[in-house]
Amino acid sequence: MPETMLSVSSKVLVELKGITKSFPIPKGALIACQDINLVIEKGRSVGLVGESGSGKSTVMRVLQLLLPATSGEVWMNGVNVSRLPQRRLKRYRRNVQFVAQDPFGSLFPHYTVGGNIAEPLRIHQTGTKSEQSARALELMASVGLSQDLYYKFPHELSGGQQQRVAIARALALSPELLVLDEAVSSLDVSIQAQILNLLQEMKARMGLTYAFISHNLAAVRLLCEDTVVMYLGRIVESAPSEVLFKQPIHPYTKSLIDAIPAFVGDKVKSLPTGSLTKVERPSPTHRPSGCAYHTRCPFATDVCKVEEPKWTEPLPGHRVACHHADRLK
Ligand SMILES: Nc1ncnc2c1ncn2[C@@H]1O[C@H](COP(=O)(O)OP(=O)(O)OP(=O)(O)O)[C@@H](O)[C@H]1O
Repeated sequence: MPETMLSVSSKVLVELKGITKSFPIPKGALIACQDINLVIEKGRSVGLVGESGSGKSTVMRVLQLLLPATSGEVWMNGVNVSRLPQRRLKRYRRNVQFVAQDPFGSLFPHYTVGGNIAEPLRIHQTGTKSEQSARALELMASVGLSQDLYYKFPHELSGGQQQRVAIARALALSPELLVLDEAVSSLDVSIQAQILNLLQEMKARMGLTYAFISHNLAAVRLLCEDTVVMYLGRIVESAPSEVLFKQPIHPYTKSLIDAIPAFVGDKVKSLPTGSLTKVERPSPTHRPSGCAYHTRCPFATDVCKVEEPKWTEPLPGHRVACHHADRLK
């Protein structure tokens, strides 16, 4: 029975069971993520954090069935969707929608705003043409876009407006899960705040659940009920966000949280001081033995170099893989 991150209940929307994904490389295989067990409950958005290359996007691409897992299963609403033939995946694909980092790149440049938003309705043959247009207008209103923009083209919009169009399009088929991969990071800081506020407000209004990948931990804390921390392809800690940000246990999580700049007004008060800045990140092709974080961890002892840490659950729902969890909590 695999270890499962976060508590499992009847409200489970998506579950990843033991997902491993490796890519062939000239000298063997690169394991982008390994033995990922993750539960996303309805109405409990999950934030996936970790440095670049830790495997967050790979996990989410497997979740969306855009990449086949090397091993493991993806379940949604109690069905093992990784075993379904393509023709039976239509419902899953409708139900899990994606918002990318670069809104302009993700929109069709030769389609109007209305055309872009209505595109999924056309593909899934949902409603008549006029019903699709009416739905596009309704979605524009729900993401705060003025109806005057309906016939504009993406290049005529600001970055924030483009991202609102991308979000409206992702919502067209009323998905239950929205995967957001760095969905605000390419925008100006003030626009990021507006889009984050919109996402937060839509969550409450539409009962949406997000799987949110971000380097912006403050945004994860704001939007996500649960947070999962990845390091070199593995989950190292997961907990309700309120708990994780107040009482992180894994030294890696602590470093990530330390690295959030503190602001006073719009001025940075303190610069990152975490150990992450001091030691180079190992490559996933040369994964360190034992606890992979030991090469950078200020608390590492001999056992960390040779033995993989086991999962412990210091508090219900707060799980961590660290040999020294007891003394670090
Ligand atoms: N198609 C691929 N072929 C080979 N290696 C890949 C492929 N896709 C991802 N990788 C590798 O897998 C590892 C995990 O990548 P991934 O993009 O999932 O990380 P990430 O945490 O999402 O990073 P970022 O925050 O930069 O997006 C990286 O070492 C990456 O180079």
